[in-house]
Amino acid sequence: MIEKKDIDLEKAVLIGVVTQNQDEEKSKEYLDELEFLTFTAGGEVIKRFTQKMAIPNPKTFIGTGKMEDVRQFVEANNVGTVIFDDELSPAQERNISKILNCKILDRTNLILDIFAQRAQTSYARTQVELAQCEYLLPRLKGMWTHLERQKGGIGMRGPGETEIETDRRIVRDKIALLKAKIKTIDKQQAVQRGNRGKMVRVALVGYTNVGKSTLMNVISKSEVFAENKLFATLDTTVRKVVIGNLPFLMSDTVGFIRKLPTQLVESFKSTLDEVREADLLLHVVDISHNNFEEHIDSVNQILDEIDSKDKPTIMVFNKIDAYEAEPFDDDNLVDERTKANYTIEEWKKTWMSRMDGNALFISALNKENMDEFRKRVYQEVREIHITRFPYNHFLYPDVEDIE
Ligand SMILES: Nc1nc2c(ncn2[C@@H]2O[C@H](COP(=O)(O)OP(=O)(O)OP(=O)(O)O)[C@@H](O)[C@H]2O)c(=O)[nH]1
Ligand SMILES: [Mg+2]
Repeated sequence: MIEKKDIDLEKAVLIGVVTQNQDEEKSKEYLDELEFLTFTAGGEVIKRFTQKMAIPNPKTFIGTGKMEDVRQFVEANNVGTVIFDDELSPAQERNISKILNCKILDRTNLILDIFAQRAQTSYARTQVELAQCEYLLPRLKGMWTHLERQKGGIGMRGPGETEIETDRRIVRDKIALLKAKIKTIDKQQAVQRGNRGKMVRVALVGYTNVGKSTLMNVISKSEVFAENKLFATLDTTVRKVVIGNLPFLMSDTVGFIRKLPTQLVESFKSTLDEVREADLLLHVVDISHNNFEEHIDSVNQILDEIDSKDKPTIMVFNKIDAYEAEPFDDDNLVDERTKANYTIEEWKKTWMSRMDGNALFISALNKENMDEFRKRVYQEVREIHITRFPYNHFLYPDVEDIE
């Protein structure tokens, strides 16, 4: 069974660059993530190519010599796909496909593809399709610019011209259709949200694969799909949760990622309404990941894009069971201790002071510190609840008295 699976995986090669603002280590980390994305999409990375350069080559992303190495490798090893760790311009894509005889993908493409594969509901599928069309439209234009320049003049309207117009019209019509479809579903969902009354709403947000769905399952005893791949969740799930008699709504939603394609943020705007309309955000972080602080920045950036940066937020550092500090030798008088050497306690101190106490450290998998989690969330939700319904705050005791 496993063997068969291995054969099915498509052979892929990754290409990244080392630049002034992206040193070797960063480049490696980004390629690690790209490899995980590739694996999620159903591919197997058999080689990585990186090149040091001031800026990526505007024509072919990497230099001509390096590209020749890639071409030879692709040919000799029967590689199906070459994946670039950035968004390629339409011109770059065109030039590269003239050189390499295989599928060319960029980061955006790959993420869109994963979303397309994983979209379960018609709502998610419609949103992904919209993002794909939005991605395609300017590229369609790019593909034909050489013809556009010949515009005007009697007899210059060749078949190419008509073709672009037809292609563009088809894609534009499709976009209009998809938008209309999303609007209809949005209306239904707005009604549903209205029916939920004024219950306090808490949203789980965070980088992809940090454990949002796992935490949702623990806290609401529900069965949301969780797995060790990227973008396991695309649709928002909302559950009623009760802590110490106090009912509130908790939503689990799509995870974020560095350089999440803008088309996706755009078309998933309605899915993200749940976040935008939340009273409280639980920003879940995978503290066992080397890059977790950068992940936090990426998430904050996207929260900013959807106008949700200034909401009350509790940072939830998950996977403390898997956290490993790099060992530091106390007798070492040469090197400074760095963040990589921090113990969980040190991280706690750092973030507690940075978040003014709004930080929790848990393991959703092992259910560690879940009592503290429940109490802290209860406290916060109660606060919001009694501001909203001042007359019935006596129903909900102080956190010390809850079970
Ligand atoms: N070691 C450890 N693993 C965890 C913990 N919580 C979740 N995981 C694992 O992390 C992986 C991702 O979990 P999910 O709950 O699917 O993560 P998510 O944030 O919902 O991911 P997306 O929906 O893809 O954005 C799964 O393999 C979980 O079993 C934890 O506390 N410790
Ligand atoms: Mg999930």
